[in-house]
Amino acid sequence: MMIVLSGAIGAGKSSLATILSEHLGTEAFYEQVDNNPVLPLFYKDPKKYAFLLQIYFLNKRFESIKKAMVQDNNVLDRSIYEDSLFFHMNADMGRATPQEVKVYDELLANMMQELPYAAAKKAPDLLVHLDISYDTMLHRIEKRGRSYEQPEQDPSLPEYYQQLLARYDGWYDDYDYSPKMKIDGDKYDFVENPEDRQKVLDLIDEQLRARGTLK
Ligand SMILES: Nc1ncnc2c1ncn2[C@@H]1O[C@H](COP(=O)(O)OP(=O)(O)OP(=O)(O)O)[C@@H](O)[C@H]1O
Ligand SMILES: Nc1nc(=O)c2ncn([C@H]3C[C@H](O)[C@@H](CO)O3)c2[nH]1
Repeated sequence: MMIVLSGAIGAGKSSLATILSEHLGTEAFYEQVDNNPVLPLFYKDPKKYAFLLQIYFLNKRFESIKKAMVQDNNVLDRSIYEDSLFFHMNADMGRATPQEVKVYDELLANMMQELPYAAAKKAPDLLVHLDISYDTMLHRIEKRGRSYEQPEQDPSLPEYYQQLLARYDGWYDDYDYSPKMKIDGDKYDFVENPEDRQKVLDLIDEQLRARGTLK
C-alpha cells in the first residue's frame, strides 16, 4: 500500500506520516529538510538559489520514491507533483528564468517516466491532502521554529505563504493521479489530541476500505 501526503508548509505531513505509518504498520519516507544545505540559502536569496533547490529536491524525492517502491507498504511525506507547484510559483515570481523552467520541466517529465506509478503500473493507493488556513500555517511555522521560515526574517514571506496556499487549492482540485481525500488540518489536532488523531485515522481507513486497499 502506498499513501502519499500533500499540503503546504507546516500542514502536518511529517507528523501524520509518522502516525499513519505506525497505525498501518508501514514505513514512512520523509522529505529532506533539516539536513538540506540549499534550503537556508534559498530563503536568504531565492532568486539565486531557486533552481538549485529545485534540482536538490527533485533528486532527493526521486531517491526516496525509489527506496519506497522497494517496500510494498509505505507513506510518503509530500508528493513529487508538489515540487513543480513550488517551482512554477517561484518562476512566476521572477526567481527562475524561462530556460531554467524548461530544463526543470523536461527533467521532471523524463524522471517521471522511470517511476512505475507514472507508467500507470502502480499509482499511489491514496493521496491524503492536509488542508490548512493561512493563520494555522503561520502558527505551525512559528511552533516548529525553523529560523529561515519565520516572517520576521523576511517581510515578503507572508505574501509567499499566501500565494502558496492559493496555488494548493487549484492543485488539489486538478490532481488526478490517484484517489484522493482532504483532511481539515485546522479542525483536527492529530499531534496533541488523541481523539482527533483517532478521527483522522478513521477517516483515512474508511477511504482505504472503500477502495479495497484495507480489509
Ligand atoms: N494537526 C495538527 N495539530 C496541531 N499541531 C500540528 C498539526 N500538524 C502539525 N502540527 C505541528 O505543526 C508543526 C509542523 O508540522 P510538520 O512538520 O508535521 O509539517 P509538514 O507538513 O511536514 O511541514 P513541511 O512541509 O514544512 O516540512 C509541528 O510543530 C507539528 O507538531
Ligand atoms: N522552493 C521550494 N521548492 C520545493 O520544491 C520545495 N519543497 C519543499 N520546500 C520548502 C518549504 C519548506 O520551507 C521546507 C519543507 O517543506 O522546504 C520547497 N521549496
